[in-house]
Amino acid sequence: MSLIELPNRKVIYSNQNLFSEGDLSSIYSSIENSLFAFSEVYDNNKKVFSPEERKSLSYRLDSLPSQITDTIMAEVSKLSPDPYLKIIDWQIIKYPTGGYFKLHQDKSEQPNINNPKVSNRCFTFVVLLNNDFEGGKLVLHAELNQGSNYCVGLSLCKNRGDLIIFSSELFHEVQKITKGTRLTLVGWIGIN
Ligand SMILES: O=C(O)CCC(=O)C(=O)O
Ligand SMILES: [Fe+2]
Repeated sequence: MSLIELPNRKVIYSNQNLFSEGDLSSIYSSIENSLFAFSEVYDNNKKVFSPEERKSLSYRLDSLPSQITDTIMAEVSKLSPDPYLKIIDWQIIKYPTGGYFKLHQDKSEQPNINNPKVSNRCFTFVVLLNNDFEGGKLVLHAELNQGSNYCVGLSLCKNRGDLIIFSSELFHEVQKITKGTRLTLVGWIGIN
């Protein structure tokens, strides 16, 4: 378990090996019947398909197993005592070989007028669902000191079942997958 506290109340928290095989297979089985779409990005508050920015598939799940959401929220409560925080959105993301997600924020300083769910984001969580791929590092670019000193290359989500939670304003990227397919459960915690 590790907690990195950054300026402006931003945090990066990780807990390795949090999810059991049973937990992970409950997620896998929910993917089987769900629809996938080519992943989109926000450009000026509008959702657009932009393969230069992002190459992956997103699976829209209606719900998550309660053992998964309970475990995630128990971890969130270690970061913030706010009783109104909850999981407001989630998806499974699949990155085939050659897939990536370039440097971005999940919430920017400007409010997203088209999708208030985005502006309501406080934390992003990522659960790594598999290990049998190469490349595909989730890298957080943590600003340590008023824009001048960046700690680049912080890679904390490495093994199947690892959970990472970070402030949604932090810049991050998923580097190119060079072999195999990378699968993650990604979601956002906020106040609705
Ligand atoms: O797949 C990941 O590890 C992160 C995905 C991501 O950054 C996002 O969906 O905003
Ligand atoms: Fe992201």
